[in-house]
Amino acid sequence: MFLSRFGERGFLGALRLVRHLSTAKAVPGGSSRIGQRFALTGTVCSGLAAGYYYSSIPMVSAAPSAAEKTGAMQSSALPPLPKLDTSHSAAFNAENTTVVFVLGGPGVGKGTQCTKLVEEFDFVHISAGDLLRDERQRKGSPYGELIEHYLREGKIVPHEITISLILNAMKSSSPSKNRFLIDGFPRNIDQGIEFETAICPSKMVLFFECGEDEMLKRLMVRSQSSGRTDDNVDSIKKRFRTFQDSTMPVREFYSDLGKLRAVNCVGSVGEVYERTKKAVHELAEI
Ligand SMILES: Nc1ncnc2c1ncn2[C@@H]1O[C@H](COP(=O)(O)OP(=O)(O)O)[C@@H](O)[C@H]1O
Ligand SMILES: O=c1ccn([C@@H]2O[C@H](COP(=O)(O)OP(=O)(O)O)[C@@H](O)[C@H]2O)c(=O)[nH]1
Repeated sequence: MFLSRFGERGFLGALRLVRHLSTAKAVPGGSSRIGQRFALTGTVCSGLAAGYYYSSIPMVSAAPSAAEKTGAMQSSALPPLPKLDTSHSAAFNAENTTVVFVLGGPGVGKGTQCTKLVEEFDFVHISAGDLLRDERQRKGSPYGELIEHYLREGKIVPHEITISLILNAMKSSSPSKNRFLIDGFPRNIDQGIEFETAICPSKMVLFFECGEDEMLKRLMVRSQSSGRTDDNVDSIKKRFRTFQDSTMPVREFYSDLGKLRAVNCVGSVGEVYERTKKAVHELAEI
């Protein structure tokens, strides 16, 4: 099923995951073969990650990966990307770190719900999109132009950049905080595998859902005050397409691992939050 749905690339991704996580524990209640055999929850990621993580931004190095060469920019236009630093062990230990990925279509309400979760629970909210927008604005950043281009086109920024930014944000909150909501990430399966291998396994994936018409409505309201260069109809259409093509497969991937908690986002913010809380309460640490 997995192969037919995702093709060779998805299958290879799963193989990579299995290879990296071959000592992981079984998922209680996991629904698929992958889910039953491998869970990223509760395992010591430092050993599994075979000792590497991303150096901090900004950094010099390395050519972009093949996948990124097919992105929105010509590879010749890409500045050097942050590179894997293989001299360190994984950054976070999954035994005392809770990573929850927060996904859903553009404008579904991810950020809104994360803000409410932070008010009630001891989470650090890390929005991948916000980090990218901040980096785009940062004076002297070699990635500003590149990020602006990908955001406007609704495409996925090379993961080396995004993961480096997320890692920096996590490190600046730890060790005093050890529960993270990683909002708007991973945008595709490869990013998820890369993060879980190099940084820390996730414990849960909250996946917020409502129809495109509603998301569009919410984005058009947000566009009146957000100042975001991608909150316009042209960029929104492209973002919807990227979401369907790249991020929806992430849903099934984590569903197979038994970690997905889908949340219906039709209704008021308060109603959606009640559903969100129910899902989050399943985390042992809460
Ligand atoms: N349940 C809801 N009903 C109506 N509007 C909502 C709801 N949740 C969020 N919004 C609004 O929709 C817009 C997009 O929400 P946001 O949290 O920024 O989405 P995302 O982080 O998924 O892009 C914001 O203007 C927000 O105030
Ligand atoms: O891991 C990520 C997260 C975001 N983005 C980019 O940032 C944009 C905005 O993402 P965000 O989550 O802030 O907003 P949403 O699309 O959910 O409204 C996306 O369209 C992508 O171009 C990305 O490339 N990688």
